[in-house]
Amino acid sequence: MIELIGIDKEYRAKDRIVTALQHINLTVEKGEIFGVIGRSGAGKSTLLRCVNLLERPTNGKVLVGGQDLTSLKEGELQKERKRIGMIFQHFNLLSTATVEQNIAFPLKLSKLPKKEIAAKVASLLELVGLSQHRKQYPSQLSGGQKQRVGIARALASDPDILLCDEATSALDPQTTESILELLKDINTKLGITILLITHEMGVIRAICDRVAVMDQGEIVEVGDVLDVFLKPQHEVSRQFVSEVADSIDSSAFYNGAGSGGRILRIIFRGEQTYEPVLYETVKETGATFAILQGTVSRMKDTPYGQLVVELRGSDADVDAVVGGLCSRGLEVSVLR
Ligand SMILES: Nc1ncnc2c1ncn2[C@@H]1O[C@H](COP(=O)(O)OP(=O)(O)OP(=O)(O)O)[C@@H](O)[C@H]1O
Repeated sequence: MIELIGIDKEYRAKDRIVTALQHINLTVEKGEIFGVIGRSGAGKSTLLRCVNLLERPTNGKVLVGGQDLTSLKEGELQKERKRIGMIFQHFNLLSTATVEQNIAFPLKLSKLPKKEIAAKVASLLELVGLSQHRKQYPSQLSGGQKQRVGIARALASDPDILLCDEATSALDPQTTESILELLKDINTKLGITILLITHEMGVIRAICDRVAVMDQGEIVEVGDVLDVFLKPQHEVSRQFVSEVADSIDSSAFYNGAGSGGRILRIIFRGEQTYEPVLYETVKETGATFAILQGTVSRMKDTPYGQLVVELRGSDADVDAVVGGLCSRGLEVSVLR
């Protein structure tokens, strides 16, 4: 759906050149929710703005639905941009217009008949849960409600893609959750591909299918969210993962723990998370185990669990447990 091929972006500041993006190659599939995470200045906004060419890349191509946007003339580009909606951290609403006027704005520009505009606005208001607020002005709304207006306005031109620029960064945790739920809903109901940028791993975990981690203008890791979360490969990814409360990622922590047995980290995915797999495996041997740390959670809609256990018993029994867990499809790593 979205292909960024060999993208570099340089900004010319007064006395120097800032390289905001380099060697970016990224594909976002149709219908997925794709997250880009990185620290401030990593290049996330620039990357997002390159997708609809609000920023023109210095090098490289941007393909949307197979169409090379970088090769289009301004008029053709305007047309293609209608397929790409965008929402912003600070909502960017017209303060002198009501909720319904804000949503109708892009429709008026496209010169749709009044009746059609009214019907479309009504259905968008319902979708984002703001029908009762249609006559209010942005100053009368909460942050979450303002973002709902932003989302409705972005959806007015029936886009295939929604770009989200730190859409929940100005919101409290509860409102963030409700906006993320709304985005997930929109993705499922309307099949819209969502590309979002954030500096919060919690946002990625709540709704994304895949994630790219950015550092200093480059993508340093890409993968399924669960894979990156459970086995981050890059130091920056590890830092983001460690910020989420229930992450387990410190082998050093277990040195000196327990009674000298073998310490394993076991990863459960999907429905297996709720099965007594460990108990069933250990019971077939003479080994015993002590749980040192554990967590069960959800990544978008997928349950997963992590357990750190110390296995006690003969080498043969302990080997049998490790082999048994692996053959049942669990991921096992020996921490000590
Ligand atoms: N218009 C501009 N002119 C010059 N430099 C810029 C411009 N926009 C961004 N930059 C620089 O490009 C780099 C990447 O910025 P960008 O805003 O894309 O990062 P970001 O990851 O989105 O950060 P943040 O979360 O703080 O917005 C930074 O060094 C930034 O200072």
